[in-house]
Amino acid sequence: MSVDVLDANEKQSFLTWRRSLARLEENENLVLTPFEKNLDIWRQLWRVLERSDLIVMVVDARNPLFYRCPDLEIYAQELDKHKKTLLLVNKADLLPYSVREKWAQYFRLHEILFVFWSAKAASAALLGKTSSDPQSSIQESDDPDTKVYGRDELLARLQSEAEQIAKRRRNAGSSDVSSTDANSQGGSVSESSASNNVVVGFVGYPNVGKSSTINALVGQKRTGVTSTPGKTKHFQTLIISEELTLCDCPGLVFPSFTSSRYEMIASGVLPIDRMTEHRQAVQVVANRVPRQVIEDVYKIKLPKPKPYEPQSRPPLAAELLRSYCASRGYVASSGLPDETRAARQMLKDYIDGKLQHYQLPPGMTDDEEDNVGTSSDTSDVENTPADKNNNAPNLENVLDDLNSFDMANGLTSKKGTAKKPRAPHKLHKKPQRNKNRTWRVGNDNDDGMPVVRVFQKHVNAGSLKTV
Ligand SMILES: Nc1nc2c(ncn2[C@@H]2O[C@H](COP(=O)(O)OP(=O)(O)OP(=O)(O)O)[C@@H](O)[C@H]2O)c(=O)[nH]1
Repeated sequence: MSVDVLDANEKQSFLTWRRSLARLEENENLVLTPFEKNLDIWRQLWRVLERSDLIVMVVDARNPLFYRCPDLEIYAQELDKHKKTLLLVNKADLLPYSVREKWAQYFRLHEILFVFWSAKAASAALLGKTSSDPQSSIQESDDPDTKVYGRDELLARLQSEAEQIAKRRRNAGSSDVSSTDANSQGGSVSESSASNNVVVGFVGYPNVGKSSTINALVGQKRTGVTSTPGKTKHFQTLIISEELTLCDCPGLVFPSFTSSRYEMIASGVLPIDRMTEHRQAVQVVANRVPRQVIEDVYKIKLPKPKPYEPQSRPPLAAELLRSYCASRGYVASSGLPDETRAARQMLKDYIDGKLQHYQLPPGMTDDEEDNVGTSSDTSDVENTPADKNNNAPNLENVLDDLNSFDMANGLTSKKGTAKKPRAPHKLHKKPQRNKNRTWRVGNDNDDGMPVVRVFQKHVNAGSLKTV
């Protein structure tokens, strides 16, 4: 088809797809997270998928399922049934060995092709250093499922996987119904059909480490690495050898109906600098990183849960932010704690791995729970700990503590909560506050001594009257 026809087709399909998403959202009352809406970025993804034999989906090892997009795997197979997707579980240096074992078990069980990898460790090895990070958990392991691959091992594995795909396609021959179908539908088989060169395409969410991975594999700095998501804008082709070509796609956020916006900020998918609801995003951190780890890393003391609350409840974002501000002296121009600044710093530490945390595969529990932040809970963060608390505190206690809770600032879930019955004390009409701004000075002992009543007046409205 001509360039113009292709362009028009893509625009039309994209529009139809966006409309169907909007309809789903409206009719099914689903909450759709922000996703990539720039057609040019999607085009980059389509081109990368079309030209690649093997698709490498880069995910962050700390929460691989959050970054995995099974729809993309299905789409790749619709283009060409021989294409395969390999999950490259990057940042494996941030996972303890025992957790890698658990994820390996999960991936095997679900027949997911995967490899543990650390772009950081591979880059360090290239420079002749071992990873300088004292917390790095990379241990030697001979088990191909749990070991963290080195650069040469990964290149060899990618090449062999891609070659197998190309071979299967060649064997299927040009009469292969699926390939013919794919071409006639505007899909594509990869470039390697005609040559011995295989193409491996890298896709994934922003900030998962695609560029770092490509840099480590290519052996020199070829793509910009930054902790700001969305840096890579166009795909790049990198020729490793006559047999192997790598293709790096811009990071792109897929639409999702499950993850919350705040989780996306905390996971480094949406830029921290543009966040406005900092408390909700920090609540994700507070839910995931154990209290003790936060206290140790920041050398702060968090307020203990109230006696009537579950003692194991995570800290509230407000408690965390205020303690952090107090310890660092962060004060906004309003004179209040500068929570925005504190939130940005904390989220950055969470994304960079300074605040250690990881998710476990669904249904699995941790043996090393005391050591680092762990959670198998992928619940929506808008449900704050207070919402989940079944042992509801009694009303008196709540009233006593109202000062330490900030209900107005999003700590309670706004959506879906039934309107609470009015507290009995609120049914009584409050006595009107005395508008007469006067106060008594001294003697409340009723001992017959004179009492002075002071009237507050504007400075230039005459002298104070005493009675
Ligand atoms: N600890 C650790 N950090 C890593 C690793 N790989 C990448 N990072 C960090 O993750 C951040 C994002 O890395 P990039 O390579 O820029 O991510 P990207 O996926 O290319 O991002 P976009 O350009 O937005 O698509 C950077 O701060 C890296 O230093 C790793 O293996 N371990």
